[in-house]
Amino acid sequence: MLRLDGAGRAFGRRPVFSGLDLEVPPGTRLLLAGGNGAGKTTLLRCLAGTLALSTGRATIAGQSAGTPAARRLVGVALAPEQTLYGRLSGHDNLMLVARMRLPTRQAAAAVARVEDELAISEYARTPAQRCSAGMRARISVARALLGDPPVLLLDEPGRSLDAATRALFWAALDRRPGLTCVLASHLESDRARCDQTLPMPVRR
Ligand SMILES: Nc1ncnc2c1ncn2[C@@H]1O[C@H](COP(=O)(O)OP(=O)(O)OP(=O)(O)O)[C@@H](O)[C@H]1O
Repeated sequence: MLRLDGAGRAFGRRPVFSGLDLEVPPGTRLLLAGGNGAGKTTLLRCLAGTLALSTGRATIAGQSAGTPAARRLVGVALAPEQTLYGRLSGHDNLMLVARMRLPTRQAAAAVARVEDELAISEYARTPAQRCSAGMRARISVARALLGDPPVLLLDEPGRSLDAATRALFWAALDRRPGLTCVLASHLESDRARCDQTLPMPVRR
């Protein structure tokens, strides 16, 4: 479902990772592990297509990362506390993306489902800028799930979530067994939930 062929990314002359070959079969949960600055976010951004690789190729179901065809296949929660429209409520942030991904009639039902799964309903009408970091993280993760994309890219989704909400997050993923998921995390508990681990940095 996801493939990297000789993938590398440098900032200036400084390589973050290089020569990375990776195949992530459908339905796999891949954990990106490694200390601060190891390149986890950089790799996720290259897969999401918001950052270009310096060398090599990244594909999602055969489509080059970042192309419209690849983006349609991917739900993304990178910097999950920071990427909402602050003046809009959580609900409206979700509706905005649902309307882009789904026919109008299905959008409201899909939003209701993810609000329920991540227990967002209580503060769904509060402007996102007045929500706590954890509340915003819940909304961002819920947004990534909208439209049931076959691939999820998540950067430390559990960082701001309390234990009960982390359980809700994993339950939501368990309800989507065919989902391919790449997530960066420092949490040991997340490792046990994943099928594979990619230790970073990777330099070949
Ligand atoms: N826009 C940028 N310009 C220059 N260097 C960058 C940029 N973004 C990231 N880097 C560098 O790339 C390296 C990898 O950063 P990245 O954010 O991918 O690490 P990470 O593994 O996600 O770290 P953390 O666990 O702290 O979130 C770091 O050395 C960082 O300084």
